[in-house]
Amino acid sequence: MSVWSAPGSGLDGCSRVKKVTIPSLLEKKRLGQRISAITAYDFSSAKLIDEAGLDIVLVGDSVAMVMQGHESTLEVTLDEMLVYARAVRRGLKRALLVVDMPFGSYQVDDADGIRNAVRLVKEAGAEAVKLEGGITRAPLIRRLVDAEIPVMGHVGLTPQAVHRMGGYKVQGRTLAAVELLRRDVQALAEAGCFSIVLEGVPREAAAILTAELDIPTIGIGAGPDCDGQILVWHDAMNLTGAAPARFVRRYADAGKLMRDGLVRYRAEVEDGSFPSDAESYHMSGEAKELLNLQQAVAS
Ligand SMILES: Nc1nc(=O)c2c([nH]1)NC[C@@H]1CN(c3ccc(C(=O)N[C@@H](CCC(=O)O)C(=O)O)cc3)CN21
Ligand SMILES: CC(C)C(=O)C(=O)O
Ligand SMILES: [Mg+2]
Repeated sequence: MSVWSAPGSGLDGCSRVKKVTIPSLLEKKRLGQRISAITAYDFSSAKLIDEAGLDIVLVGDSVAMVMQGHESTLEVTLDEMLVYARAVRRGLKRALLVVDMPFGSYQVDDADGIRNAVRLVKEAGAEAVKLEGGITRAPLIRRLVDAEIPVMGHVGLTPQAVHRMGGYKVQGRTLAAVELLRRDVQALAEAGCFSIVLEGVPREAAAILTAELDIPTIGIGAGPDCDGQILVWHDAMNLTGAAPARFVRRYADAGKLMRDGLVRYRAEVEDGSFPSDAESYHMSGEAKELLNLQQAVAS
């Protein structure tokens, strides 16, 4: 029995919990083992993900779209991210918690970016933060890493740049664009990122960048040659309703399960078959007898 499975040695009394850490993720890349990641925005989903043994849980700024119903990720605030991240934190024992820095929380100046990243660590228990952008973010990332805050980079299709890109468009289709991506990921690695998300880039480009980096790449719409993969929870579980992008695979049809359940619930409320007697509370036998007597007298 290893120290990790000895009763009482686990986190919060749970045995066989070997915490995912930044060094353990770097080791995975070195050993050629792939890294699994998914987004989460609440306690119950986070708990399911942790129990399923995924490596990384990201509280993504995609929360603005899938949880809040906004048209883009630009609207969610740092204070809102903190609320979601704290809920997710309570659901995790093993997975590494990464939290997205939302739009506006690191673009004003570096001091502001550091203050806001510190809040994600201190107030939500983030083990790392993620921010979008390439070489222009390198100075801030260096300062965050100096402040002991691990940083995950994010290049390619960066949703916070939706207006500059003119939509959610695949990036790096031309050789010139791949050269820019290469320059960006090298700058991020040199600045001290422990990992980089490659989003919406051709698989050939992602394969080259992944081979050139010592730190793991986590792909979304970046093909199978990244060191890991990430999906948005609502996409993977089919909770969106909308037609999925090309890179999405449905791992469950929770949307259908929920819709069917709701239709049946409504029908059973309307026809009176819910709740049953067994789903109801009862008075004590003595009280019921007295009640019957009272009713007999009254009638
Ligand atoms: N539910 C959800 N899933 C995501 O993966 C996600 C979000 N929301 N919100 C933030 C960003 C936006 N993302 C998106 C959104 C749309 C496409 C899309 O429509 N892509 C086109 C390809 C366009 C091209 O060829 O340039 C596609 O057909 O897949 C891609 C990424 C990824 N992120
Ligand atoms: C899709 C991942 C990489 C993300 O940034 C998000 O969910 O916000
Ligand atoms: Mg994001």
